[in-house]
Amino acid sequence: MASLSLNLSSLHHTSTNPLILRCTPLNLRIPSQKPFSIRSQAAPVLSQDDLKKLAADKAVESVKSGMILGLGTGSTAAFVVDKIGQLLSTGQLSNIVGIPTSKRTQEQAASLNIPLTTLDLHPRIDLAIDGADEVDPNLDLVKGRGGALLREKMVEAASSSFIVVADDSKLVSGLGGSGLAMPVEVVQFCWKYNLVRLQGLFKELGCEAKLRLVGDGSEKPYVTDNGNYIVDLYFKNPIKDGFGAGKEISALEGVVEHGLFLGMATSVIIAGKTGIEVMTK
Ligand SMILES: O=C(CO)[C@H](O)[C@H](O)COP(=O)(O)O
Repeated sequence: MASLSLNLSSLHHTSTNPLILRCTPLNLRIPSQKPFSIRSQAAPVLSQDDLKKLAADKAVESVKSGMILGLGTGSTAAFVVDKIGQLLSTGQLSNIVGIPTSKRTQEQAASLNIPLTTLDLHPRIDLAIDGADEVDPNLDLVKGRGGALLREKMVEAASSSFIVVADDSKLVSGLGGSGLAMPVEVVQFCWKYNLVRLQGLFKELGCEAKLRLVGDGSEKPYVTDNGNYIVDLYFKNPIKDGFGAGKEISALEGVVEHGLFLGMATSVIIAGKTGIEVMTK
């Protein structure tokens, strides 16, 4: 929290000089008196990261000792993993086993000494917590802008509960409506063939399909943890029938998975400037 600091020994007041206040950050101190501070009464301005952390902390309240957890991927999910690591290290949680949805999350969890396992060994997960790119009023989602959609979908589909954590910028009235990418993971073999077919599926929605590259200005394709490419679909208009769209995408040979997560979230925790909203089906 910001505090204003005044060093009153530096006040100069003469008949000719105006009163000069010199302010230095922190430690407001009057010589030979107890330190005190003046705190701003204005509501703190929360950054997007603050909001993500608020949502993450709220979701972690649902984590109980002994659970098998699906650990999501992305900047919001990273706050969840941090918090779980912290609660384990202080003994407030114990006997947790996590199943990470990406190599990134695996590394983060390992660095926090969160015990890890696999779906092979634990095919039923108690609770998964993950971020999302879009959340619609039915709690249907677009996920995978972080590139981890395949493992996320496998882990979250195997979870009894799936809590989504997001800031309010992720709310949309219809999926595909943010104008940002809806990812589709495809095999590398003849990716262009599938890019053209994907774009063709959604011609009437003004869809533009682009191969995801490693970074701006790069010509190197982004490769997922599973060794595949990603074709990002950009829609001018929202998708009307998500289930129909998902079926059509999945029917294309060479498509591995798509970023429509429909009917999967059991609740969504949205943090906004006015507080936290928990949406449940
Ligand atoms: O689906 C994802 C990764 O594949 C992420 O959960 C999604 O992209 C949201 O990320 P962030 O919390 O960084 O906004």
